[in-house]
Amino acid sequence: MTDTTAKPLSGAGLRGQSAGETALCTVGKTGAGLTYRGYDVKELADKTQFEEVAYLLLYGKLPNRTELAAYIKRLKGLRGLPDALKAVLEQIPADAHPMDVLRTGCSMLGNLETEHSFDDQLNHIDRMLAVFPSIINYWYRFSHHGERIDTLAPEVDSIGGHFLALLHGKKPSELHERVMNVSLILYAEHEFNASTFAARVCASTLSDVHSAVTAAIGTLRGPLHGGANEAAMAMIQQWKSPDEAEEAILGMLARKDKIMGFGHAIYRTHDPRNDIIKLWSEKLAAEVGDTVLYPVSVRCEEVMWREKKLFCNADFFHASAYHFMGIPTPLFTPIFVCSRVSGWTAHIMEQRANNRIIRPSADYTGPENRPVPALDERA
Ligand SMILES: CC(=O)SCCNC(=O)CCNC(=O)[C@H](O)C(C)(C)COP(=O)(O)OP(=O)(O)OC[C@H]1O[C@@H](n2cnc3c(N)ncnc32)[C@H](O)[C@@H]1OP(=O)(O)O
Ligand SMILES: O=C([O-])CC(=O)C(=O)O
Repeated sequence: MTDTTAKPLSGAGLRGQSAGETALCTVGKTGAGLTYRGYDVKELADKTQFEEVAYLLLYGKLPNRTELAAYIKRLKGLRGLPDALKAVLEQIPADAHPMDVLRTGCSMLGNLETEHSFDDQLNHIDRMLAVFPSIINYWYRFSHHGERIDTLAPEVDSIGGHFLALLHGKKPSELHERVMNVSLILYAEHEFNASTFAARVCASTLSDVHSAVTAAIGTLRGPLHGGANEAAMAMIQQWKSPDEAEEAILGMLARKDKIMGFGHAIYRTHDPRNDIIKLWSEKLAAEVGDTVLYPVSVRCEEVMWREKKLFCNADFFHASAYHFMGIPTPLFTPIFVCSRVSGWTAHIMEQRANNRIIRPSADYTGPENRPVPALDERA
Protein backbone atom coordinates (compact mmCIF):
# COMPACT_ATOMS: atom_id res chain seq x y z
CA MET A 1 0.00 0.00 0.00
CA THR A 2 1.24 3.52 -0.74
CA ASP A 3 1.56 6.07 2.04
CA THR A 4 -0.88 8.86 1.27
CA THR A 5 1.06 11.20 3.57
CA ALA A 6 4.35 10.45 1.84
CA LYS A 7 6.28 13.51 0.80
CA PRO A 8 6.07 14.37 -2.92
CA LEU A 9 9.60 13.78 -4.06
CA SER A 10 11.26 15.47 -6.99
CA GLY A 11 14.26 17.46 -8.04
CA ALA A 12 17.85 17.50 -6.88
CA GLY A 13 19.51 15.13 -4.44
CA LEU A 14 18.20 12.04 -6.30
CA ARG A 15 14.97 12.62 -4.37
CA GLY A 16 12.18 10.27 -5.34
CA GLN A 17 14.33 8.01 -7.46
CA SER A 18 14.71 4.41 -6.48
CA ALA A 19 18.40 3.55 -6.39
CA GLY A 20 18.03 -0.17 -5.76
CA GLU A 21 16.24 -2.81 -3.70
CA THR A 22 16.47 -3.66 -0.03
CA ALA A 23 14.86 -6.22 2.25
CA LEU A 24 16.15 -4.45 5.35
CA CYS A 25 13.95 -1.47 6.00
CA THR A 26 10.93 0.62 5.04
CA VAL A 27 10.73 4.35 5.75
CA GLY A 28 7.41 6.21 5.67
CA LYS A 29 5.08 3.44 4.49
CA THR A 30 1.45 3.37 5.67
CA GLY A 31 0.84 1.87 9.09
CA ALA A 32 4.53 1.26 9.55
CA GLY A 33 6.47 4.48 9.78
CA LEU A 34 9.74 2.64 10.13
CA THR A 35 10.28 -1.09 9.98
CA TYR A 36 13.38 -3.28 10.17
CA ARG A 37 12.85 -6.52 8.25
CA GLY A 38 9.10 -6.05 8.75
CA TYR A 39 9.15 -5.27 12.48
CA ASP A 40 7.91 -1.85 13.61
CA VAL A 41 10.69 0.14 15.26
CA LYS A 42 8.32 1.14 18.07
CA GLU A 43 7.75 -2.47 19.01
CA LEU A 44 11.45 -3.25 18.71
CA ALA A 45 12.32 -0.28 20.97
CA ASP A 46 9.73 -1.50 23.47
CA LYS A 47 10.48 -5.21 23.54
CA THR A 48 14.03 -5.85 22.45
CA GLN A 49 17.58 -4.83 23.16
CA PHE A 50 19.95 -3.41 20.57
CA GLU A 51 21.94 -6.65 20.19
CA GLU A 52 18.74 -8.41 19.06
CA VAL A 53 18.16 -5.70 16.44
CA ALA A 54 21.76 -5.89 15.21
CA TYR A 55 21.39 -9.68 14.97
CA LEU A 56 18.11 -9.24 13.07
CA LEU A 57 19.73 -6.91 10.55
CA LEU A 58 22.93 -8.90 10.14
CA TYR A 59 21.78 -12.51 10.49
CA GLY A 60 18.27 -12.13 9.04
CA LYS A 61 16.13 -13.19 12.03
CA LEU A 62 15.49 -12.23 15.63
CA PRO A 63 17.70 -14.43 17.81
CA ASN A 64 16.15 -16.93 20.21
CA ARG A 65 17.27 -16.87 23.85
CA THR A 66 20.25 -19.18 23.27
CA GLU A 67 21.39 -17.34 20.15
CA LEU A 68 21.13 -13.97 21.89
CA ALA A 69 23.16 -15.09 24.89
CA ALA A 70 25.83 -16.48 22.57
CA TYR A 71 25.84 -13.30 20.47
CA ILE A 72 26.22 -11.01 23.48
CA LYS A 73 29.04 -13.20 24.80
CA ARG A 74 30.73 -13.12 21.42
CA LEU A 75 30.49 -9.32 21.11
CA LYS A 76 31.78 -8.85 24.66
CA GLY A 77 34.86 -10.85 23.71
CA LEU A 78 35.57 -8.51 20.79
CA ARG A 79 35.92 -5.25 22.74
CA GLY A 80 39.71 -5.20 23.10
CA LEU A 81 41.94 -2.77 21.20
CA PRO A 82 45.16 -3.87 19.46
CA ASP A 83 48.24 -2.00 20.75
CA ALA A 84 48.92 -0.51 17.31
CA LEU A 85 45.43 1.00 17.25
CA LYS A 86 45.86 2.42 20.76
CA ALA A 87 49.15 3.99 19.64
CA VAL A 88 47.39 5.70 16.72
CA LEU A 89 44.54 6.93 18.92
CA GLU A 90 47.03 8.38 21.37
CA GLN A 91 48.46 10.55 18.55
CA ILE A 92 45.14 12.24 17.82
CA PRO A 93 44.81 15.63 19.56
CA ALA A 94 42.12 16.38 22.13
CA ASP A 95 40.55 19.03 19.90
CA ALA A 96 40.01 16.61 16.99
CA HIS A 97 36.38 15.90 16.20
CA PRO A 98 35.41 12.49 17.59
CA MET A 99 33.86 11.57 14.22
CA ASP A 100 37.29 12.05 12.65
CA VAL A 101 38.72 9.84 15.39
CA LEU A 102 36.24 7.08 14.62
CA ARG A 103 36.86 7.42 10.89
CA THR A 104 40.60 7.01 11.49
CA GLY A 105 40.01 4.25 14.05
CA CYS A 106 37.91 2.27 11.58
CA SER A 107 40.43 2.79 8.82
CA MET A 108 43.34 1.73 11.04
CA LEU A 109 41.44 -1.37 12.11
CA GLY A 110 41.19 -2.22 8.42
CA ASN A 111 44.99 -2.12 8.21
CA LEU A 112 45.46 -4.35 11.23
CA GLU A 113 42.59 -6.78 10.66
CA THR A 114 42.15 -6.59 6.90
CA GLU A 115 39.16 -8.28 5.28
CA HIS A 116 40.92 -10.61 2.85
CA SER A 117 37.81 -12.56 1.89
CA PHE A 118 34.10 -11.72 1.84
CA ASP A 119 33.58 -15.11 3.53
CA ASP A 120 34.88 -13.40 6.68
CA GLN A 121 32.61 -10.37 6.46
CA LEU A 122 30.46 -11.19 9.49
CA ASN A 123 33.51 -11.62 11.71
CA HIS A 124 34.76 -8.16 10.76
CA ILE A 125 31.28 -6.68 11.18
CA ASP A 126 30.77 -8.11 14.67
CA ARG A 127 34.21 -6.84 15.57
CA MET A 128 33.32 -3.29 14.46
CA LEU A 129 30.05 -3.41 16.38
CA ALA A 130 31.88 -4.44 19.54
CA VAL A 131 34.97 -2.27 19.25
CA PHE A 132 33.71 1.14 18.10
CA PRO A 133 32.67 2.21 21.65
CA SER A 134 36.16 1.16 22.79
CA ILE A 135 37.88 3.17 20.05
CA ILE A 136 36.06 6.42 20.72
CA ASN A 137 36.16 6.23 24.51
CA TYR A 138 39.80 5.10 24.65
CA TRP A 139 40.74 8.18 22.65
CA TYR A 140 38.42 10.46 24.64
CA ARG A 141 39.66 9.38 28.07
CA PHE A 142 43.32 9.44 26.95
CA SER A 143 43.21 12.80 25.17
CA HIS A 144 41.05 14.57 27.74
CA HIS A 145 42.14 12.95 31.01
CA GLY A 146 45.47 11.26 30.23
CA GLU A 147 44.02 7.84 31.19
CA ARG A 148 44.67 4.56 29.36
CA ILE A 149 41.42 2.68 30.00
CA ASP A 150 40.97 -1.08 29.84
CA THR A 151 38.17 -1.42 27.31
CA LEU A 152 37.53 -5.06 28.31
CA ALA A 153 37.09 -4.33 31.99
CA PRO A 154 33.55 -2.99 32.46
CA GLU A 155 31.23 -5.87 33.34
CA VAL A 156 28.36 -4.57 31.25
CA ASP A 157 26.70 -6.82 28.69
CA SER A 158 25.05 -4.29 26.40
CA ILE A 159 26.87 -2.17 23.82
CA GLY A 160 25.08 0.97 25.04
CA GLY A 161 25.95 0.23 28.66
CA HIS A 162 29.54 -0.53 27.67
CA PHE A 163 29.76 2.87 25.96
CA LEU A 164 28.59 4.70 29.11
CA ALA A 165 30.80 2.62 31.41
CA LEU A 166 33.88 3.43 29.33
CA LEU A 167 33.01 7.11 29.19
CA HIS A 168 32.15 7.63 32.86
CA GLY A 169 34.37 4.95 34.41
CA LYS A 170 31.48 3.31 36.23
CA LYS A 171 28.52 1.04 35.54
CA PRO A 172 25.56 3.03 34.21
CA SER A 173 22.22 3.13 36.01
CA GLU A 174 19.47 0.84 34.72
CA LEU A 175 17.63 3.86 33.31
CA HIS A 176 20.65 5.14 31.39
CA GLU A 177 21.48 1.71 29.99
CA ARG A 178 17.86 1.37 28.86
CA VAL A 179 17.87 4.78 27.15
CA MET A 180 21.11 3.96 25.33
CA ASN A 181 19.59 0.70 24.24
CA VAL A 182 16.50 2.42 22.84
CA SER A 183 18.63 5.09 21.19
CA LEU A 184 20.82 2.51 19.45
CA ILE A 185 17.70 0.69 18.21
CA LEU A 186 16.20 3.92 16.82
CA TYR A 187 19.40 4.83 15.01
CA ALA A 188 20.24 1.33 13.70
CA GLU A 189 18.87 1.44 10.18
CA HIS A 190 17.13 3.81 7.76
CA GLU A 191 17.06 2.48 4.18
CA PHE A 192 19.02 4.49 1.58
CA ASN A 193 20.00 7.48 3.72
CA ALA A 194 23.15 9.34 2.63
CA SER A 195 25.69 7.44 4.76
CA THR A 196 24.23 4.03 3.94
CA PHE A 197 24.19 4.91 0.28
CA ALA A 198 27.85 5.97 0.52
CA ALA A 199 28.63 2.58 2.08
CA ARG A 200 26.77 0.77 -0.70
CA VAL A 201 28.51 2.75 -3.44
CA CYS A 202 31.88 1.84 -1.94
CA ALA A 203 30.85 -1.81 -1.47
CA SER A 204 29.62 -1.97 -5.07
CA THR A 205 33.21 -1.57 -6.29
CA LEU A 206 33.98 -4.80 -4.35
CA SER A 207 36.08 -2.84 -1.88
CA ASP A 208 36.61 -4.08 1.68
CA VAL A 209 34.16 -3.61 4.55
CA HIS A 210 36.38 -1.17 6.50
CA SER A 211 36.62 1.14 3.48
CA ALA A 212 32.85 1.11 3.04
CA VAL A 213 32.23 1.86 6.73
CA THR A 214 34.90 4.58 6.73
CA ALA A 215 33.09 6.25 3.81
CA ALA A 216 29.83 6.00 5.73
CA ILE A 217 31.31 7.57 8.88
CA GLY A 218 32.56 10.54 6.87
CA THR A 219 29.13 10.92 5.31
CA LEU A 220 27.23 10.71 8.59
CA ARG A 221 29.42 13.42 10.11
CA GLY A 222 27.76 16.38 8.32
CA PRO A 223 25.13 18.53 10.10
CA LEU A 224 22.48 17.77 7.47
CA HIS A 225 22.70 14.10 8.48
CA GLY A 226 23.95 12.57 11.77
CA GLY A 227 25.80 15.70 12.85
CA ALA A 228 22.42 17.35 13.44
CA ASN A 229 22.15 15.97 17.00
CA GLU A 230 25.29 17.93 17.98
CA ALA A 231 24.17 21.04 16.09
CA ALA A 232 20.74 20.84 17.79
CA MET A 233 22.44 20.66 21.19
CA ALA A 234 24.60 23.69 20.45
CA MET A 235 21.45 25.57 19.49
CA ILE A 236 19.14 24.72 22.40
CA GLN A 237 21.90 25.19 24.96
CA GLN A 238 22.02 28.91 24.18
CA TRP A 239 18.53 29.55 25.47
CA LYS A 240 17.56 30.03 29.10
CA SER A 241 13.78 29.83 28.72
CA PRO A 242 11.12 28.67 26.25
CA ASP A 243 10.24 32.32 25.49
CA GLU A 244 13.85 33.12 24.63
CA ALA A 245 13.94 30.02 22.40
CA GLU A 246 10.75 31.03 20.62
CA GLU A 247 12.03 34.52 19.87
CA ALA A 248 15.34 33.18 18.59
CA ILE A 249 13.70 30.51 16.41
CA LEU A 250 11.39 33.10 14.86
CA GLY A 251 14.45 35.22 14.07
CA MET A 252 16.26 32.26 12.53
CA LEU A 253 13.26 31.41 10.40
CA ALA A 254 13.00 35.04 9.25
CA ARG A 255 16.66 34.85 8.20
CA LYS A 256 15.95 31.52 6.46
CA ASP A 257 18.46 29.70 8.66
CA LYS A 258 18.26 25.90 8.82
CA ILE A 259 17.05 24.71 12.22
CA MET A 260 19.01 21.57 13.03
CA GLY A 261 17.06 18.51 14.14
CA PHE A 262 13.99 19.45 12.07
CA GLY A 263 12.69 18.25 8.73
CA HIS A 264 13.43 15.11 6.79
CA ALA A 265 14.19 14.01 3.26
CA ILE A 266 11.49 11.29 3.27
CA TYR A 267 9.01 11.81 6.12
CA ARG A 268 6.57 14.63 5.57
CA THR A 269 4.71 15.17 8.82
CA HIS A 270 6.41 13.11 11.44
CA ASP A 271 9.49 11.03 12.26
CA PRO A 272 8.30 7.97 14.23
CA ARG A 273 11.57 7.86 16.17
CA ASN A 274 10.92 11.28 17.69
CA ASP A 275 7.93 10.22 19.85
CA ILE A 276 10.04 7.51 21.41
CA ILE A 277 13.21 9.43 22.19
CA LYS A 278 11.18 12.45 23.32
CA LEU A 279 9.51 10.35 26.02
CA TRP A 280 12.87 9.14 27.27
CA SER A 281 14.25 12.66 27.23
CA GLU A 282 11.32 13.74 29.40
CA LYS A 283 12.03 10.92 31.87
CA LEU A 284 15.70 11.89 32.03
CA ALA A 285 14.80 15.57 32.48
CA ALA A 286 12.74 14.58 35.54
CA GLU A 287 15.62 12.49 36.84
CA VAL A 288 18.13 15.35 36.68
CA GLY A 289 15.61 18.01 37.75
CA ASP A 290 15.91 19.91 34.45
CA THR A 291 13.59 22.90 34.13
CA VAL A 292 15.16 24.52 31.07
CA LEU A 293 16.48 22.27 28.32
CA TYR A 294 13.47 19.98 27.97
CA PRO A 295 10.87 22.81 28.05
CA VAL A 296 13.05 24.77 25.57
CA SER A 297 13.11 21.74 23.27
CA VAL A 298 9.34 21.29 23.50
CA ARG A 299 8.81 24.97 22.64
CA CYS A 300 11.10 24.67 19.61
CA GLU A 301 9.00 21.74 18.44
CA GLU A 302 5.75 23.71 18.88
CA VAL A 303 7.05 26.83 17.14
CA MET A 304 8.53 24.93 14.19
CA TRP A 305 5.27 23.07 13.61
CA ARG A 306 3.11 26.18 14.05
CA GLU A 307 5.25 28.36 11.78
CA LYS A 308 6.56 25.96 9.13
CA LYS A 309 4.89 22.58 9.60
CA LEU A 310 8.38 21.25 10.21
CA PHE A 311 8.70 18.44 12.76
CA CYS A 312 11.50 17.05 14.92
CA ASN A 313 13.52 14.30 13.29
CA ALA A 314 15.30 11.52 15.22
CA ASP A 315 18.14 13.85 16.15
CA PHE A 316 16.37 16.65 18.00
CA PHE A 317 15.37 15.05 21.31
CA HIS A 318 18.44 12.84 21.22
CA ALA A 319 20.39 16.02 21.99
CA SER A 320 18.75 16.65 25.38
CA ALA A 321 18.53 12.92 26.18
CA TYR A 322 22.27 12.40 25.70
CA HIS A 323 23.05 15.63 27.53
CA PHE A 324 21.02 14.53 30.57
CA MET A 325 23.13 11.34 30.71
CA GLY A 326 26.31 13.42 30.99
CA ILE A 327 27.51 12.66 27.47
CA PRO A 328 29.69 15.44 26.00
CA THR A 329 28.12 16.91 22.84
CA PRO A 330 30.96 15.95 20.43
CA LEU A 331 30.33 12.28 21.30
CA PHE A 332 26.69 12.38 20.16
CA THR A 333 27.27 11.52 16.49
CA PRO A 334 29.83 8.80 17.33
CA ILE A 335 27.06 7.04 19.31
CA PHE A 336 24.97 7.18 16.13
CA VAL A 337 27.91 5.42 14.38
CA CYS A 338 28.05 2.71 17.08
CA SER A 339 24.45 1.93 16.20
CA ARG A 340 24.25 2.58 12.44
CA VAL A 341 27.26 0.38 11.76
CA SER A 342 24.73 -2.46 12.06
CA GLY A 343 22.56 -1.01 9.28
CA TRP A 344 25.50 0.01 7.10
CA THR A 345 27.06 -3.42 7.22
CA ALA A 346 23.74 -5.20 6.62
CA HIS A 347 23.46 -3.06 3.46
CA ILE A 348 27.06 -3.82 2.47
CA MET A 349 26.29 -7.55 2.68
CA GLU A 350 23.05 -7.07 0.76
CA GLN A 351 24.87 -5.10 -1.94
CA ARG A 352 27.55 -7.78 -2.24
CA ALA A 353 24.97 -10.55 -2.50
CA ASN A 354 23.49 -9.03 -5.66
CA ASN A 355 26.07 -6.60 -6.92
CA ARG A 356 26.38 -4.31 -9.86
CA ILE A 357 28.69 -1.32 -9.60
CA ILE A 358 26.69 1.81 -8.69
CA ARG A 359 27.45 4.32 -11.36
CA PRO A 360 24.67 6.76 -12.32
CA SER A 361 24.84 9.30 -15.14
CA ALA A 362 24.85 13.08 -14.98
CA ASP A 363 23.05 15.73 -17.05
CA TYR A 364 25.85 17.78 -18.57
CA THR A 365 25.51 21.57 -18.11
CA GLY A 366 29.01 22.74 -19.19
CA PRO A 367 30.24 24.39 -22.43
CA GLU A 368 29.98 22.77 -25.87
CA ASN A 369 33.03 21.06 -27.35
CA ARG A 370 35.79 23.63 -28.05
CA PRO A 371 39.49 23.73 -29.01
CA VAL A 372 42.21 24.03 -26.34
CA PRO A 373 43.83 27.50 -26.69
CA ALA A 374 47.63 27.79 -26.61
CA LEU A 375 49.06 28.90 -23.23
CA ASP A 376 49.77 32.51 -24.40
CA GLU A 377 46.27 32.91 -25.85
CA ARG A 378 44.46 32.27 -22.56
CA ALA A 379 42.90 35.10 -20.53
C1 LIG B 1 19.19 11.20 11.26
C2 LIG B 1 19.12 12.21 10.16
O1 LIG B 1 19.99 12.30 9.34
S1 LIG B 1 17.71 13.16 10.10
C3 LIG B 1 18.19 14.64 9.28
C4 LIG B 1 19.10 15.45 10.17
N1 LIG B 1 19.36 16.75 9.57
C5 LIG B 1 18.90 17.90 10.10
O2 LIG B 1 18.19 17.93 11.09
C6 LIG B 1 19.29 19.17 9.39
C7 LIG B 1 18.12 20.13 9.20
N2 LIG B 1 17.21 19.61 8.19
C8 LIG B 1 17.48 19.78 6.87
O3 LIG B 1 18.46 20.39 6.48
C9 LIG B 1 16.54 19.15 5.87
O4 LIG B 1 15.24 19.05 6.41
C10 LIG B 1 17.01 17.74 5.42
C11 LIG B 1 18.46 17.80 4.95
C12 LIG B 1 16.90 16.74 6.55
C13 LIG B 1 16.11 17.28 4.29
O5 LIG B 1 16.34 18.11 3.19
P1 LIG B 1 15.30 18.24 2.01
O6 LIG B 1 14.70 16.92 1.69
O7 LIG B 1 15.99 18.96 0.92
O8 LIG B 1 14.21 19.19 2.68
P2 LIG B 1 12.77 19.58 2.12
O9 LIG B 1 12.65 19.26 0.67
O10 LIG B 1 11.74 18.99 3.04
O11 LIG B 1 12.75 21.14 2.31
C14 LIG B 1 11.53 21.84 2.07
C15 LIG B 1 11.69 23.26 2.51
O12 LIG B 1 11.78 23.30 3.94
C16 LIG B 1 12.95 23.94 4.34
N3 LIG B 1 13.50 23.23 5.47
C17 LIG B 1 13.67 21.90 5.56
N4 LIG B 1 14.22 21.61 6.74
C18 LIG B 1 14.39 22.78 7.39
C19 LIG B 1 14.93 23.11 8.63
N5 LIG B 1 15.42 22.17 9.44
N6 LIG B 1 14.96 24.41 8.99
C20 LIG B 1 14.48 25.36 8.19
N7 LIG B 1 13.95 25.10 6.96
C21 LIG B 1 13.93 23.81 6.58
C22 LIG B 1 13.89 23.82 3.16
O13 LIG B 1 14.87 24.83 3.18
C23 LIG B 1 12.95 23.93 2.00
O14 LIG B 1 12.64 25.29 1.79
P3 LIG B 1 12.59 25.87 0.31
O15 LIG B 1 11.49 25.10 -0.37
O16 LIG B 1 12.29 27.32 0.52
O17 LIG B 1 13.94 25.61 -0.27
O1 LIG C 1 16.93 8.77 6.08
C1 LIG C 1 17.58 9.83 6.07
O2 LIG C 1 17.72 10.54 5.06
C2 LIG C 1 18.23 10.33 7.28
C3 LIG C 1 17.82 9.62 8.53
O3 LIG C 1 16.81 9.91 9.13
C4 LIG C 1 18.66 8.52 8.98
O4 LIG C 1 19.62 8.14 8.31
O5 LIG C 1 18.37 7.98 10.06
